[in-house]
Amino acid sequence: MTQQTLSVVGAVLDSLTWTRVVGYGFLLLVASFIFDTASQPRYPKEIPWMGDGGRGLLAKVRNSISYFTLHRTWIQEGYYKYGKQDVAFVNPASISRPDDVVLPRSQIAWMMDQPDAVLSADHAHSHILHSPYNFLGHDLNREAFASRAMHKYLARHLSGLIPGVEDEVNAAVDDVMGTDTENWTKLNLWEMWLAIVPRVTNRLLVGEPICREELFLKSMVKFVDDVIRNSFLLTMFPFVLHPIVGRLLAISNWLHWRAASRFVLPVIKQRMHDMEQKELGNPEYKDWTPPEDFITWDIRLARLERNSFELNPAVISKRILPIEFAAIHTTTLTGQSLMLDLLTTRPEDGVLDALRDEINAHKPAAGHWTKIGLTSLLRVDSSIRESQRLSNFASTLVERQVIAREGLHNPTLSWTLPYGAFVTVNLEGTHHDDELYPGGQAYDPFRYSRVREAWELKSEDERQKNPEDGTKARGLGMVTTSDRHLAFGHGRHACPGRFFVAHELKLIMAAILTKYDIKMIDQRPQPQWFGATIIPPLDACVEIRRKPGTA
Ligand code: HEM
Repeated sequence: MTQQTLSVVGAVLDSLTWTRVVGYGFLLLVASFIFDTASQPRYPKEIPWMGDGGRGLLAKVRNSISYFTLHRTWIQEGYYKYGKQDVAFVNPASISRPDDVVLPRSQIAWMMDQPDAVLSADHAHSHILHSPYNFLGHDLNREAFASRAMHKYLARHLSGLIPGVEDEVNAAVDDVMGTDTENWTKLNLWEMWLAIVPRVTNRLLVGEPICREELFLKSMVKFVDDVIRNSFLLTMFPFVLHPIVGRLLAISNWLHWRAASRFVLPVIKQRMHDMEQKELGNPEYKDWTPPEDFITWDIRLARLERNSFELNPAVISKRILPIEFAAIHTTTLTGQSLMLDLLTTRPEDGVLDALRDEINAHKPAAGHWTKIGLTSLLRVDSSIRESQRLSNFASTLVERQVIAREGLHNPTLSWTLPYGAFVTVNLEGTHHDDELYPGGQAYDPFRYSRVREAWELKSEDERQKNPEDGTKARGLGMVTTSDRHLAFGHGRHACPGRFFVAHELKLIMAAILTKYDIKMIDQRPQPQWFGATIIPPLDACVEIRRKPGTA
């Protein structure tokens, strides 16, 4: 460095005071937000706007702040003001993310028909979850490989997985809820579900014995917590600062992955070796078949596609992470809400006993539950679907982003959305619409099973006369998505885990209801809404006592 440069640097440093540093930092932040807002997609003027009607910088700032408290209100009001008139509207998002275009229900089929190269689920998920940081690498973010593996293999292997999942459910329920048949025990519902779900989910993802390793499970739950925290914090920072802030925030994600990978990496390496030997025809592997879990499916898909990047053990161990994220809190929220909805039904309606009767009637006399047995639990199925309808944990949930450079034209509504626009559905409004769901503000656990049971009771003659009743009844199972039931999304990116969740929740509820007496609750503790999602009532408790003879 020359003498002259040194003296300039010295002069700059001398002039720096804390006030100036803070001032320059603030100016940088403001400039970055202005840059962010200016580079966000501009929506056609004919699409109406919720929130502070204006579209300028100040409106954006005001809306971004109101977003945290008013998002759900805007979505509800927009549903009746625009959605029900078949008009789309813009719902403001938080500051560093483009606003959402919320489609009317009549346009959901059109939305789902759009090719991935035009309207992308992966890009929307990556943007909202800040995937390159949260899921540990831009290279992994090139495609949602783990989702593809789940779509391809989960449903077809599910029947064979039921016995293992049932064993895991029973062991987890015993461990978490206890075996005391004398005394009532108070249990925190959120903690209870959070102690059961990760273990059962990981029976499917990584198999035993890792699914029972405390440290592994803790790392995965903390990892998911970090993704949620980071995604929330990053929306408050301008996009241009994400490469710095995102990397700093994700340090803890890396640490949790490292702790978990000590358990899964040896298993992944061994599985790759075994699968290779089997394929090479090694006679020692004649009778060996790989366990059907996520690890096998991920390796199998990578081998099938000769994808050397995906066949790196470290990459495979990171591919588990987005699935843990997709599975753990979603199922825990659903389980907690389900129990709160069930336990606040009127005791005189005898809902819990009706569920117990159904479970006992279909329970296998010996051995494990089967797919057919679980599918016959129409009332349990209905009580879950109804809870997902009423007690939704997010107000939109299904997000897509326009990635066609020329934008996306809607011929019915006659507008074109620009590249980068976000498109979503009105889950909140649809699920609570009295015209679609009479008495839609109340929990009616057997809303769907009444229709399905009535169909099952019909004679062959009656069925042939009214085949449309059969189509309607078949569309009311908890895994069936539609433009009026969006809890698992809809279309080709609808949740591939829902087939597993249906079995998992039924097995958990069967274990809880048949083994425990549970005290009803007078009033349902309500969640708090924060932006587009809820904060569940984390302190809600129940009192339970083990039934004699079930320990
Ligand atoms: C009650 C629990 C669950 C709920 C409510 C839920 C809900 C959802 C929703 C709303 C989507 C977005 C769908 C869309 O954009 O159309 C989704 C995607 C996904 N879910 Fe689930 N999910 C649950 C459990 C699970 C489980 C247990 C797994 C895996 C074992 C899983 C794996 C996935 C994957 C991989 C995707 C991405 C699919 C894609 O982009 O193609 N989910 N889920």
